[in-house]
Amino acid sequence: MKINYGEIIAKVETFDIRFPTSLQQDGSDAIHTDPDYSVAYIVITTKSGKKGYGMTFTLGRGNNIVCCAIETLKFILENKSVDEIYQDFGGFWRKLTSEPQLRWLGPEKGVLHLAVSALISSLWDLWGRLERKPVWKLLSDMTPEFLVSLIDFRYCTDVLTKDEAIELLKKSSEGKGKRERDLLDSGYPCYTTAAGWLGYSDEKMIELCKKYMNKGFNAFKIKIGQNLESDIKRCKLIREIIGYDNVLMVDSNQIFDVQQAIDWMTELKDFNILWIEEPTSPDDILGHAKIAEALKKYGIKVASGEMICNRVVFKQFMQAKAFEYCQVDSARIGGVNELLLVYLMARKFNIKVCPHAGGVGLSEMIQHLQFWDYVSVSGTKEGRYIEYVDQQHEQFVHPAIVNNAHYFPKMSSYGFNTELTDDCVRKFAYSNGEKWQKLFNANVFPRPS
Ligand SMILES: C[C@H](O)[C@@H](O)CC(=O)C(=O)O
Ligand SMILES: [Mg+2]
Repeated sequence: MKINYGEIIAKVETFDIRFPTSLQQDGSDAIHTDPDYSVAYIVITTKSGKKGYGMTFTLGRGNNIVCCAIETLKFILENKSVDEIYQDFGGFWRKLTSEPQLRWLGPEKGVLHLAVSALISSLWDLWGRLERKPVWKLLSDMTPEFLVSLIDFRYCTDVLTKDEAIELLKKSSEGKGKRERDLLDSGYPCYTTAAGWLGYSDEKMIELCKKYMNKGFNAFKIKIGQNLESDIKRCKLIREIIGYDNVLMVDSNQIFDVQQAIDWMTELKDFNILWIEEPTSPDDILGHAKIAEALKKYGIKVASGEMICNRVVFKQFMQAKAFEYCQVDSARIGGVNELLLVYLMARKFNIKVCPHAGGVGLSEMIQHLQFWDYVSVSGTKEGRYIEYVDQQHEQFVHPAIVNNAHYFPKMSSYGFNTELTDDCVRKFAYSNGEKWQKLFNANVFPRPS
């Protein structure tokens, strides 16, 4: 691929953007009971004025910490030639994740990796804009050899080598054109979590289920895990509304011990549940495997990934058959470069990727990887969905497009769909944004000291 843009990164700016979603209990689950959906938002500007936008998703108070980490890491991008970055993006990614003093805080996990993810997404957004392509198309048009050069395979070569990855991509290249046309015409299926937040009343859940059924959705996820009696009641209620032809998933957001997850799900076995998501700690690979094995007889599968911290842990989940559905998140691991490897390993292990998108900007970003996967890697949409929640899409200059329960790519949205509107930044920047000032003045939220 020809890389000759002649751009130098002049500055990297960071913004702490928060939305007061806890007021309506939007996004609430068994563990995150008052989430204020937030993004650590980055704007990179080149010396000639070209821009790239990046972000990672967090909740409220945690956002400030990620913004500080980005500020500390950004020196690696500033004054750097973008040609040098893109010519050896795999090497640059390793440099960013292996910074000799900061690495001690991870490595490749937690706050630091969230910061890496935001920085990397801004570089992909800039690249797409420079190439005048959406990122999924930029990826799909790369040769297997070039694409694989973007990935740091360290710690994963025991399951997938560069050469194997190239072979795998070559094998999948047959029919790419046809799949690309199909994607543009028919889109990519999604399910919704928007009706099932734990803090919603039964009435609200029912009303929202009906709304999303009318919009064409046939797969619904609800939150469980605080009270078994209430979970049974909600499963009954939702099945009365959606019937047994539609798909139901449940998500417990890591609340259970291993045996508790098995026992709890056994009580819900008659509701024909496709998956139990995050039944226990995201670090407990063998615990997940035990739950998966125990629930097999009820046809309940295990899904996990939104808090799996990096490619190494994904690798082990796959090796241990600890999940059937891989729910990688666009902004928790180290951005597109690391995501590519997770998708390639999933292809090798024949595991379905149904990515996490319950947050801000996660739909906008992950759709690119899922589109690329369909066109260039797995070659199928069978049994796969992208998550969809109706949250803050209006804050984006190019929001994800969802019609009739399908995501649709738009060829003219160049980059990674990560640019927020100026209006959004003005209103929701924490703590000086207009919206926050109003909430402090009305004593709805305490003014930070
Ligand atoms: C705190 C978030 O809303 C979380 O509950 C999202 C999630 O688990 C999902 O979308 O899945
Ligand atoms: Mg979840």
